[in-house]
Amino acid sequence: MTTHARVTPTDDISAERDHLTTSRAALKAMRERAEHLFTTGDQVAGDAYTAEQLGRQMAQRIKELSDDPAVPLFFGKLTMSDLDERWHIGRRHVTDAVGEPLVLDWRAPMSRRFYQASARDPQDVAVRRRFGWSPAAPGGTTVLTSFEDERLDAGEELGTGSAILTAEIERPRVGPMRDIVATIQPEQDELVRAELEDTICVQGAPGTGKTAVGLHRAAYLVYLHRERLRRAGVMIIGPNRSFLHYISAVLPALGELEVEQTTVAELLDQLPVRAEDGAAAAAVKHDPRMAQVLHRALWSRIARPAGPITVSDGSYRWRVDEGVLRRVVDEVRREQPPYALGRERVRARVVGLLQRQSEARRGDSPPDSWLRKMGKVKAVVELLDHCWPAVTPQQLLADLYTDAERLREAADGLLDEAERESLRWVKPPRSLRTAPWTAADAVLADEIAGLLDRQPGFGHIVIDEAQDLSPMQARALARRSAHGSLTVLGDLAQGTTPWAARDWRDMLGHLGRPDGRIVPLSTGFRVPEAVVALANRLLPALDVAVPPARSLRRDGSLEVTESADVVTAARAALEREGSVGVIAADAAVPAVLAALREAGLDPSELDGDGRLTVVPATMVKGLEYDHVVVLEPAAIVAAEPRGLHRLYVALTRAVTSLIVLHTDPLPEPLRS
Ligand SMILES: Nc1ncnc2c1ncn2[C@@H]1O[C@H](COP(=O)(O)OP(=O)(O)OP(=O)(O)O)[C@@H](O)[C@H]1O
Repeated sequence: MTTHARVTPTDDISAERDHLTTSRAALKAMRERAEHLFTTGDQVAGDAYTAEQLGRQMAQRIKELSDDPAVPLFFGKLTMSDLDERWHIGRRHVTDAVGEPLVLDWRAPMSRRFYQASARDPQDVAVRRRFGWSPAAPGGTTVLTSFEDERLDAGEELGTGSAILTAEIERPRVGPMRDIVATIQPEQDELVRAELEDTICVQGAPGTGKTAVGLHRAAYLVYLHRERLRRAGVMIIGPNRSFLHYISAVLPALGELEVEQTTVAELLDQLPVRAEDGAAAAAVKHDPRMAQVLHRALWSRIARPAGPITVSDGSYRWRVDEGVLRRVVDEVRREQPPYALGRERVRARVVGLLQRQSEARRGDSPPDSWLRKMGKVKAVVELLDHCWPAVTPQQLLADLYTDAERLREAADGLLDEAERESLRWVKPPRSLRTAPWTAADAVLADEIAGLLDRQPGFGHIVIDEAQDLSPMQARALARRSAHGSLTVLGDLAQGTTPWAARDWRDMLGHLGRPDGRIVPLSTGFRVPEAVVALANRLLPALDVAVPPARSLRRDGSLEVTESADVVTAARAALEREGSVGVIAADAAVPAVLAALREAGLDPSELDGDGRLTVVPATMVKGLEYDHVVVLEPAAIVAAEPRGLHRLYVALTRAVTSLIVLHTDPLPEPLRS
């Protein structure tokens, strides 16, 4: 394999710049056409609803066609073996006035070769060209400065030796996360382009591009199945709002504006969270046994009819015998509908029995209004309230937390006495509204809602940091993807919740996809090798079977210093290019902020846009900074039961340099 890039001949670059000018003009023309259609659209649409739909789609289309001069319109080019065929690859399709493509969308089938062709398997590609662009100043324009060719037909291939890939990976990380379309690697591309029906689970060390892969897969699927997924929806689930803020620009940059992003907590909205669980209660509530407890608790509410019912409709009296009613209830129970639907089914069947009697006596069918009235008469409602009582998620939970006998019955053989006791409300609340609901209760209430009724779902869900989901949270996502598929992303070594997964197969089971494909990613694009080596020393202590990370980055620096002088460390980092993140145990954050402010620095708290950010260790998952200062590792470890995992996360956030400051002894695995 040869690993040299060809020089950039000036005549070629000017031809490429001409192509850029032509493509920009064509994109402008496409946008103008769309705007023209938009302004005339209300004259062609038949009715108000169609006009509104059309209007919305066109407004969306215009947005998609906007041209950001800071973002390169194309980043690659394929010259096919048949040299007449040349394709520029970019973030979206651009066609000329007669519909001939000037730039191919990176998601088009043809573009796949840009990512997958190799010297061994050139796939009819003679030359793969990558373009280099100057970074645009804020509000400025990016300029095409260079390109790099691989003559695949002559056995030339740069692979990860590409200077353009290296420059992309090593560029300073200021601001939100960016897309990686120009440099998606073959193993990542396989995942991005997995079929919509496929659930995939990516186990990847820090910085291997899991988040990037998930976001690009969402964009790819929406492109390929636009109508279907527009109806069904695509959802990205992240660990917290700061993370979602960090990744929020990626999909819009790829022209995808309709993909929603949220956290599990925000998705589960059955009750207002106003309290926190103790460790014991939280452990029980997130345990998958609770699914059975709740199922039993709900279905045990069904009772046998206590006698016949007699109903009068004003003219006649009708009677349904106890045995008949019993058969109706038994039959519906055997059909196992969602619980709330079951109640309605019993009602409908009892009314059906009354209807048949009425028909026999009167000789014709009673009107609909009669049927509706019969469904609501006192005797029928009393029967339902006795045999199949309506219940809300909050009521069911409150009953379990306050009625020891009910809980004992529902949890018989599942929870021991101490576990049941941990669930009890010490002081029964005055009302359900003001009850001390916790985040775990919201998960349980959602489980109950899922037993009561069918829940709407999504066509595809991308779950990031999935190792942290509890089995019960995973079930909530499984319910929302019953007719869709999942991209599950995570790293068992970064699991920090008490219920964090230790095995992906188990997690996939809870997510309702026991056969999902588990794929490893092991090449790191973020963390320099020296830093990875330090973090890898923690792995044996983390008790999870994951392959150690391998870094593409030979640059970067690591310093471990016995000092508490965060001000000097931050100041030195600020003298270099890029973002600076100071990561400290949560409790230490206010003091660190105060010290930095007192020294005249201008630190922002999380979500701020400044160059220097102070981040609590529990919020740093998924984020990255050019220069990271990790303060007092022992304090980060001591702050929580899975503190070593948290430290592993903190140590793997650096793109260029990591400084570890400590005055307490380092945690054992880090001592040299
Ligand atoms: N093919 C690529 N080309 C260029 N940059 C890449 C590529 N893949 C990943 N990166 C960059 O590497 C960094 C890490 O990627 P990402 O955050 O997706 O990794 P991750 O596996 O989710 O990490 P973590 O587990 O630490 O959250 C990001 O800055 C991303 O843009």
